[in-house]
Amino acid sequence: MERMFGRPIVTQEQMRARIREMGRQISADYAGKDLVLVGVLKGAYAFYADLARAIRIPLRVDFIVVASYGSGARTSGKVKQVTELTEDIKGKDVLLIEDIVDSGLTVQYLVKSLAKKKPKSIKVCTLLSKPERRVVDVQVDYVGFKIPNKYVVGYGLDYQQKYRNLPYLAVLDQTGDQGE
Ligand SMILES: O=P(O)(O)OC[C@H]1O[C@H](OP(=O)(O)OP(=O)(O)O)[C@H](O)[C@@H]1O
Ligand code: HPA
Ligand SMILES: [Mg+2]
Repeated sequence: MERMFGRPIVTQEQMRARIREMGRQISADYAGKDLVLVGVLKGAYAFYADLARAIRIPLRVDFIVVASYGSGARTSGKVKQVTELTEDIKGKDVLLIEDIVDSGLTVQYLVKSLAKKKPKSIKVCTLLSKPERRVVDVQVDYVGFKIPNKYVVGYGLDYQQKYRNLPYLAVLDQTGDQGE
């Protein structure tokens, strides 16, 4: 396939294999439970669709829209929740599905906010984690890939709303530095 952008740091094949493994693990861990997958849009849409189909137990789907990065490559530090859940998650086993945990602020905000709805459990599953960038300590239960401190795009992740449709993960520019 002709490359649309940049050099893949995680290829389509690596994504496919890892997501299959994650699906297997989650299917085993949640067997017999009342699982609701809560996807964090927009970024998680591609991972969510692939992961949900790799999970082989009954589940419900739901989504929440948040934004904190606006048009830049750095978090504004303020998480804005744009939509509400449509499912009642009280007493259910919620798995929050993220594309990336970077500063950790989005996950921290969402776990606190969803806990108020009294689910039986809440865990966090992310395709990518950038541990070097954490500003808050959050528990992440399932991680697809740990990645270095570079701004990445593709597979759902954007820069100024573009590149989400790349079928692989690429570093944004030659240095990929996010700065401080
Ligand atoms: O750990 P953090 O520093 O909070 O960063 C991670 C969050 O930031 C991105 O969302 P963004 O606000 O860019 O919205 P988007 O999903 O529409 O791209 C990403 O999809 C995560 O939800
Ligand atoms: O590295 C990233 N790329 C795209 N969106 C993001 N949101 C947090 N970190 C990132
Ligand atoms: Mg974004």
